[in-house]
Amino acid sequence: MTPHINAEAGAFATTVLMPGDPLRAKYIAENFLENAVLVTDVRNMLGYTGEYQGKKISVMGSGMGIPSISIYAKELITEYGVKNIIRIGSCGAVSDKIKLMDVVMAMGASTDSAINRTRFEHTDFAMIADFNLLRKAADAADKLKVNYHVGNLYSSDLFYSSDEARYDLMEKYGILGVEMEAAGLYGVAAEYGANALAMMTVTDHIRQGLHLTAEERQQTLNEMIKLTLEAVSQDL
Ligand SMILES: O=P(O)(O)O[C@H]1O[C@H](CO)[C@@H](O)[C@H]1O
Ligand SMILES: O=c1cc[nH]c(=O)[nH]1
Repeated sequence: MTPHINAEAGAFATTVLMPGDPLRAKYIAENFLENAVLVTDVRNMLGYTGEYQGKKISVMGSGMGIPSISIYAKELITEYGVKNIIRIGSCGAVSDKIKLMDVVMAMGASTDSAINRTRFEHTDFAMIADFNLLRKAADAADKLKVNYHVGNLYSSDLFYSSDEARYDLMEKYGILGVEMEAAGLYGVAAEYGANALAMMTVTDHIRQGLHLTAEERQQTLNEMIKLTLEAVSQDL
């Protein structure tokens, strides 16, 4: 057990899906996994292990922001032998080319967080997804006919930012979406030798001021969960 996870040794599968919201982890366990059991609940950061098409899979909340996901991802990898972490979250779009309900897969993750510079001797380490996980997710999205984009995401320390010029810059550089954890997850995976992928549904359009309805949010979330489970139920 760790300061933040009270699961027994061996309680997690080698592959863990990580939504930000622990109640989303509960929703996935109850609606998509078979024989799911709660394995950790410290601070109500719920984690479950169950089966999808006969394969052992875990799902656990990460909380919001790079510091939070960094704690859970590190402990899962070093104390529970987790090899693959797939973040499934929500993001805001900054470009007109990206529409609400699209799925965005982070081939790379830019950030305003100092955490990866702190980690990598104050130089820039490129935060990238594991290619095998990314390829499997893209293949599953093709198969399920989900509309998706692959490219660079921006992991922001601030959810509330009034820096419009930064959003202009992101659009110019082809940033597909803004969220708050991917670059941290990729840094932890690189440091401790695991594989990671971050995948988001576009729930907000930051520049256009558009937001999904509760019903649309649920539909697109279900599609992303399904495609992720299809991707990770193959041999990784
Ligand atoms: O929907 P989740 O996975 O929590 O992701 C996004 O939503 C939260 C902000 O509302 C941040 O965690 C951001 O990254
Ligand atoms: O971080 C986030 C997540 C969803 N939508 C946003 O605009 N930002």
